[in-house]
Amino acid sequence: KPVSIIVAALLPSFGIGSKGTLPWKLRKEMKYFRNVTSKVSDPTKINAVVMGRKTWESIPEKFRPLPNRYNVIITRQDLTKLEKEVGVSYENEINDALIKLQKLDHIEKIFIIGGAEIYNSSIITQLVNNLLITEIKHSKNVEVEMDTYLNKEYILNNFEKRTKDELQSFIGDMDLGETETIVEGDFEYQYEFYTRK
Ligand SMILES: NC(=O)C1=CN([C@@H]2O[C@H](COP(=O)(O)OP(=O)(O)OC[C@H]3O[C@@H](n4cnc5c(N)ncnc54)[C@H](OP(=O)(O)O)[C@@H]3O)[C@@H](O)[C@H]2O)C=CC1
Ligand SMILES: CCc1nc(N)nc(N)c1C#CCc1cc(OC)cc(-c2ccc3c(c2)OCO3)c1
Repeated sequence: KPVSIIVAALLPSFGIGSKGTLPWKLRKEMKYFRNVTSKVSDPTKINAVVMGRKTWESIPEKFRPLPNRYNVIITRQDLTKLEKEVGVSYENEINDALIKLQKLDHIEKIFIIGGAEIYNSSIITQLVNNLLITEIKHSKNVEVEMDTYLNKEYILNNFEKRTKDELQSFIGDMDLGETETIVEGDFEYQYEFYTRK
């Protein structure tokens, strides 16, 4: 089963967050995230989304757990003492979570959906082979405040960008829109696909 990181990052710094939330509000990008993480080719299966506890808490309550996906939260808290939310499973170790998900027959794809701690500790394991990075540029030279970043050096040294056709075949028949670049507000972005060198 493929394990993919899916993330939206501002170039060139690969910044991804600010003060516990996203530094931007990009409607079409949110739709892409929902469609890519929800789409299955086998209708009897479901995809898993794996996230850190802080990212879970940053999702508005009315929108969590993310629907039509198996939500997994990674935390160091004592699971026996945690009052658990309905429809969510909890793990103390990322690797254990990924290995358990590999064994579940009804899981089709596994997506790591954030945040920085979870991205940067999972990417250095051989368990992650695909990166779905929405590469964002701000069209004007506005300053975007950020405090969390992807490990840019590790990505560029260990992964390489694939073609749009390869992205299309990975995500299945989903309309990516004609133009490469999408413009929303002060931002312009492209959907990119990287695999391990
Ligand atoms: N641009 C994008 O695409 C995305 C951006 N983000 C942004 O990322 C930021 C959040 O990232 P970050 O602050 O790094 O937080 P995370 O979402 O990565 O969550 C961190 C928490 O996860 C748990 N955790 C982390 N590593 C481990 C481990 N190895 N074992 C067990 N538990 C672990 C801990 O939970 P505990 O404290 O409970 O023990 C830790 O406090 C926000 O700004 C958010 O908006 C998030 C998703 C996507
Ligand atoms: C949607 C942003 C995104 N894009 C990409 N390409 N990859 C990702 N991993 C993510 C993400 C994420 C987690 C997240 C963080 C968040 O911080 C505030 C909010 C949401 C979120 C998830 C679903 C929502 C919603 C917000 O509002 C409407 O429904 C979801």
